[in-house]
Amino acid sequence: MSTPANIPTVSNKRAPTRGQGAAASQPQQGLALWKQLDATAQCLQAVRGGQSATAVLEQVERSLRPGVQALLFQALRQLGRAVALRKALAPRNPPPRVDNLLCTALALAWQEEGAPYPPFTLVSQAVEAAKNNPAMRGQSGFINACLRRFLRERDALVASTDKDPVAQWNHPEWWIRRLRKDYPDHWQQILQANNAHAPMTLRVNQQHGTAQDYLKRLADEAELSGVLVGPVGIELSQPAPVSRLPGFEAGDVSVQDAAAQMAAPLLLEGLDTAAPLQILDACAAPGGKTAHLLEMAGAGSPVQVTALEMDGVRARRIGETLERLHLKAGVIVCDAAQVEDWWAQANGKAPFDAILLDAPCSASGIVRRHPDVRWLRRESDLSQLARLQERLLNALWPLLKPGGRLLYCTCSVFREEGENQVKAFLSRNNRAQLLTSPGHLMPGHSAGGDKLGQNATGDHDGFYYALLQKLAA
Ligand SMILES: C[S@@+](CC[C@H](N)C(=O)[O-])C[C@H]1O[C@@H](n2cnc3c(N)ncnc32)[C@H](O)[C@@H]1O
Repeated sequence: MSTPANIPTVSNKRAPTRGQGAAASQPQQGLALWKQLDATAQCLQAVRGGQSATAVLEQVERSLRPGVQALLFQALRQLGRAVALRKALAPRNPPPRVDNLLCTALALAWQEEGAPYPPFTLVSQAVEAAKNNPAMRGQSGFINACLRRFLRERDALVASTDKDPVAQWNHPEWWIRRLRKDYPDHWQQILQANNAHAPMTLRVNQQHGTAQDYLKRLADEAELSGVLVGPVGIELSQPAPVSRLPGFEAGDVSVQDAAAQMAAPLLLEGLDTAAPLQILDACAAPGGKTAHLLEMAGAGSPVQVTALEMDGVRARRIGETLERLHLKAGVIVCDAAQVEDWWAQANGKAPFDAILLDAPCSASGIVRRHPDVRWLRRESDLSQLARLQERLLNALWPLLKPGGRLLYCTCSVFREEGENQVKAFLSRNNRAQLLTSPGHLMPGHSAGGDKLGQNATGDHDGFYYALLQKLAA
């Protein structure tokens, strides 16, 4: 495709900031920016209408997708500010198509530093997008007037929105209120961390080699660098497509956040993996933690893992994960809480030595990677999710052997899905004992300093871990 000389293309783009997306945010030569802004605005409209960014991006023309993903993620990280600015510029709600183009341009342009293109370029290209779209052509003069005023009066307009907490923190009001209540001393840091870019972290398959050796392979074979995080993790200095990772297809390495890499060691620590242990991974797709458990157990180990997953489509991803890593588990598509449906098939109704319950949750700990999550969730989702977590805990606990351990975790930072859930469980079960556990881990650096286990830099997702042991009757 040829591009007219006066239309900026992604090759004019500023250098991406640290950690910006993986392969998906690489510049796309020769693609007109207005087209990408138009597609980004359409995606933003769909996300604000309740669809996940992942699903929406799948519908974007393949050639536009990487650039649109980078722009959409940035727009979602600045959506609170953009909506406040749009209201200041146009107090009466414009049609959704126009609103979302304005919000896209404002989200990307309001901060000079960090804008993917110079603000005047974003403005002129947003106007171009309106002129080229029959659904908005008639409004292009209005869009032009709003955005030119924004360029002229930017500082005053931004200052006028500063008192609005949604504009200031780019999270919904209820989310900010919850975090303030849960973490009176740290809520601002958590919100700030949520708007940063997450690093790309690898888990080295310890069956194939050490993390130290893989770090060297990264440098020698792929010109990539990183630092060791935890016993088998490597945080890359820059994200890279998995196709660039040496031995990825052969199962030498997987992509997994540093906090998620804590699950398998926490559950297995102190267990004899040379014995024929029965382990249940109750909510398993896409299988990251299932695979880590099996990698730790080792080749030829008699440990058996049953992986349950309610969503049949997601369950297929467990199979793909295990196949690439040459690992085996019994995968069953079922509702883990409906024990009678799967227990006999899993292990003939024998009790389990260890259970991993990586429960469905708000995903409030991974908003750095999924910036749409904060705008998709409703406050009422939290109590519904907490009830689901409680149902799963209650259903699975009786299946644990006396002396066995259950690791409860969520990628949530809200206490309702972590500490409060476990406190309530302990108060109902006098045979449950809380072992030394990490508790709530915050996104970015862990509250306790820079360390997350051995060698860790602590730049991880938000997570909650509670390790429970069943006392003898
Ligand atoms: C947090 S994800 C699990 C991530 C996984 N442990 C990993 O490390 O790759 C939670 C999963 O639980 C599944 N799920 C939700 N409710 C379930 C239920 N009642 N029974 C089984 N799986 C369930 C969801 O479909 C989702 O795939």
